[in-house]
Amino acid sequence: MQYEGGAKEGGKGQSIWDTFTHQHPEKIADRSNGDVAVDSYHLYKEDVKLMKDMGMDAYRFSISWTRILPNGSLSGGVNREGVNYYNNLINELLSKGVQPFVTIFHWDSPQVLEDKYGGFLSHNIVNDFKDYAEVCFKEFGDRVKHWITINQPFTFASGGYATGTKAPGRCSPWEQGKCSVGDSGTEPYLVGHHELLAHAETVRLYKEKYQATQKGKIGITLVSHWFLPFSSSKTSNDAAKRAVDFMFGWFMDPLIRGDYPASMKGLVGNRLPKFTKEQSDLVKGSFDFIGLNYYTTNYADRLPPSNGLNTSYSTDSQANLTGVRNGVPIGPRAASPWLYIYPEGFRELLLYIKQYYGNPAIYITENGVDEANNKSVPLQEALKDDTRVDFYHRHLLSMLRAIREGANVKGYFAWSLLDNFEWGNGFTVRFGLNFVDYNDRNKRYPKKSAHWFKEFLKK
Ligand SMILES: OC[C@@H]1[C@@H](O)[C@H](O)[C@@H](O)c2nnnn21
Repeated sequence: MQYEGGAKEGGKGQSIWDTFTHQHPEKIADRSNGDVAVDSYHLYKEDVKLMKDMGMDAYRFSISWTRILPNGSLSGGVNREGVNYYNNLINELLSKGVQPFVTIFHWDSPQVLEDKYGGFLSHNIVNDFKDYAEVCFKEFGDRVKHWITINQPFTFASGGYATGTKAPGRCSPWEQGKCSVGDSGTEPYLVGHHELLAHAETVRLYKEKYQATQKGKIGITLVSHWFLPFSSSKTSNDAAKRAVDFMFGWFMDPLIRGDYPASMKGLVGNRLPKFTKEQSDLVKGSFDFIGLNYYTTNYADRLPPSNGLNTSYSTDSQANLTGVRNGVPIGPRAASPWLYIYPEGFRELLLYIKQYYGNPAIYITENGVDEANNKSVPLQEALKDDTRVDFYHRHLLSMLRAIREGANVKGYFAWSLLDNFEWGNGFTVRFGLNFVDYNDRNKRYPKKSAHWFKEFLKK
């Protein structure tokens, strides 16, 4: 969705992000969409050359569900043109010595299934997701040895169903997304539960039917901010713990312990789905590795309970999150308003995972920073991304410290190779190590950070 484009080419079916961007252009900062994105559908060979030139040995990308199954379900037929596109991309990567790390689902679910049964709001999604994943294992599993089932189930559930700022744009009317349908107090938890079940059934399938012969590894990518108490008070410290439970523990606790965090069960009550014994056993331990995305750290302070008024995932944690304390930001703010640069939080999050979740194998699947897409800045100036060079230098050092303290980190992916379609921010922000000229056929230009990484990777 963010790179590929070709939204109506090669037999691809409509995804909920195609629908969301075309039906609600007002929800995208520049009213843009992913129809072309940065045209990796046609320019992927150039992208692979850029990675190779930087000395990178792995590339994480996602497969578009509706490019493989345009009608969502297996019964709707497999789109051979879609299979061919990903075969070409995978073969190009391998021919250049770059390992493919494939994300099966990065939020662009089929519109047909949304219409048919409400997508991830329905348990029906579990079987359709598993069937889609099995097509991927069959077609690509001989060459793809690292699978990520779902990218950030947190963001899909909270953005799509609590705030309504991401597809399918459902939420309660008082939420940021001002949605016409949805319930921010119940739907995020139902969707999160179905994401976990779809993930776990897919892992079971892979392990029972494919792993012995294909010898790949399978996991899931979770995102978390780190959280510091706003003050040294117990209430602030407790709020920081609730914040990490509601963002990270929501999915990590079921994966490690087979149930939701106690703080969520206590505060959300019967709005939080319950795992049957069978579901709990299925989800617990359903991974060979955890993908972790880290970008920023917030202060957390106590938020008074909403007392049944405007019940929402957004306030259930009773934690008020901010990047600024008494007018002082926790670190320099990037272009995205939620992104404050705080490298130490990366180390603290990694050590927290080591301490509380049994030090699982972790791949850092995203870490990065953005600058504004400022059209008045000349190209040569725009390529001097010193902030990004400093960001990566400091975050890699922070990660190295955590590794030396025992964190089980196996690999690292920068977000992102290219400037791309940044969801609700459209093309107004740039996350790429390589600049994309949207006014000249999406031409790619290495930024200073790409040259920095090339030197860094030589060491
Ligand atoms: O916002 C920058 C990036 C998005 O572009 C990715 O799609 C998403 O996985 C993510 N999660 N946190 N930050 N990010």
